[in-house]
Amino acid sequence: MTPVAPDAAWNRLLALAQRPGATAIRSLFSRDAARFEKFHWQACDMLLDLSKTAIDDAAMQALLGLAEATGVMAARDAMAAGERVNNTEDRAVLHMALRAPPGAGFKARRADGGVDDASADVDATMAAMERFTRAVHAGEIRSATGETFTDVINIGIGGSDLGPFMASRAMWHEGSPMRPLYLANADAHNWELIRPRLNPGRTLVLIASKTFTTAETMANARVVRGWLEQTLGTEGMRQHLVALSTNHKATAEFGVPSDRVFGFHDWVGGRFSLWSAIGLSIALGCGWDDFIRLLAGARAMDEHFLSAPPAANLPLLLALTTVWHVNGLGLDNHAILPYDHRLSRFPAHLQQLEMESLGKRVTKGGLPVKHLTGPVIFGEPGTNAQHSFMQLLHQGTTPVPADFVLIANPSHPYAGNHRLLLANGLAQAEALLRGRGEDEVRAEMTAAGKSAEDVERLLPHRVFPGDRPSTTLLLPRLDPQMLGQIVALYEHKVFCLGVLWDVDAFDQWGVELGKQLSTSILPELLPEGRVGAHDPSTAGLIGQLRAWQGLDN
Ligand SMILES: O=P(O)(O)OC[C@H]1O[C@H](O)[C@H](O)[C@@H](O)[C@@H]1O
Repeated sequence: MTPVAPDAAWNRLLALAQRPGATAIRSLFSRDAARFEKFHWQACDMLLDLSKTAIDDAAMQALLGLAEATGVMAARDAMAAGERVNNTEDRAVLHMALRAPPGAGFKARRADGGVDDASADVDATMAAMERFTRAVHAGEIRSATGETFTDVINIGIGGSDLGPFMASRAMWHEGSPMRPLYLANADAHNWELIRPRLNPGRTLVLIASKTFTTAETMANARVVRGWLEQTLGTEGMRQHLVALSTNHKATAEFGVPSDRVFGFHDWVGGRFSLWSAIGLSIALGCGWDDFIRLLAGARAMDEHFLSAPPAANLPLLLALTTVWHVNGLGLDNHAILPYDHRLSRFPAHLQQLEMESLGKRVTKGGLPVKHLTGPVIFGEPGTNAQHSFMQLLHQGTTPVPADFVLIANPSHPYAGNHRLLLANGLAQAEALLRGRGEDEVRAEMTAAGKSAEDVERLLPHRVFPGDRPSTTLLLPRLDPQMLGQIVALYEHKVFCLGVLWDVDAFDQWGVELGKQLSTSILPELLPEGRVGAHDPSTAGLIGQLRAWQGLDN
């Protein structure tokens, strides 16, 4: 293929998406009997089916042409080589180093041009985490009351909560060594829900914060530290504290003993950090060996991403499908539908991963983007989703592309339930594709004895347009290894989209303004505070809050 400029590749793609009938998926199946064969891929241990989208051979060629024109694979290699690809924060991006085998030799490029041995640091932290986890499980590290630790609470938010929470939910089972709990929300009602289930004498407290300055996490950490101190005293409380952070000065000031601090580096983004020290709650809750299996799964996907050709590279194919939907067809919502209850936090994790990474409106060079970027991500596990928002996907005005995740073999013995689950997942995707036309509805209603008048009145409501796109990810089972694979699949998908859209997928400046404004509002909510200079709406709301709190204004 002759190399083309990105603009030309974009134009070619957009022209194809505007062809008459470009959204007709059913006709693609009727025209091409081998469509499923052509548009599904098997790699690592999974099957990715893109055949229920409107991408045809020409569109796929154009999408791959765009990947080539924008240099996705070269950018991937630069990331793996430790180049500072997070350009607005001037940092390398090396979450792949976290799950590589010992001595993998990942290097991080420093600002002064030198290189740091990223793998050596990872190996040392992993060894310390393993020693700690095994010692806690063996009862060699005990609580201040001399008891074994049975519960571990992770206090963190964003990437320091969503990834570990999602993974623990997916991996934990009855035989797991400890009970992992997660406290994220600054709203102390969250703590009030968790506290009655905990005995301070048996609870290990992890404070997970890359920066160790996040207001919500520090507020919760102070509350929980106070709860420990009340029963265990100051010295006893310290024996229950662990910090997962890059900020050693702040962890010491908070009172965490230095041998209980597990670190990582600025080349680990928060939403990519579950593989780092931030994942300690997974290891403690689910066992060290399963944590290693999780990492090995992610590594398998890394190897696939680093070596598979573009036309068979699963993360790139998923990213290109999103480009087709968002940019080609203007569909900027995206549903994540895991048909496995253990993946119930997976949509929430992807929400941060994708929306914080790709919710950008300027290019890496600071110019306005020419195309739509990150779609709105939402989701719920099937079958629950079917009984809430799937109506809109089937009959709403605009199609919403959906990712179905189906698991062949469950880890429970209830075969009947599992068949019901799978039948529903398959049926939803089939219904979105095939729809139900007027003739079919008319015949069904007439056969059910409806009057001609009723048939005509209800017909429009009962028709399904069909041709609504979905992708399916089929897995043989959900174990830690498979979980690692699918999480890494989406991480690399996000990376590819960052390159395709030319945005920095690793910064998150958009969270800063709200944080700043909240610190100026905070004193206005003190009893002695006063409503400050705000827009009339904010000022009015603060005034009413103060009035309802019985505070003078
Ligand atoms: O781990 P921390 O430093 O406490 O950060 C927690 C989270 O808060 C920030 O505001 C970012 O939006 C997230 O990307 C980050 O994961």
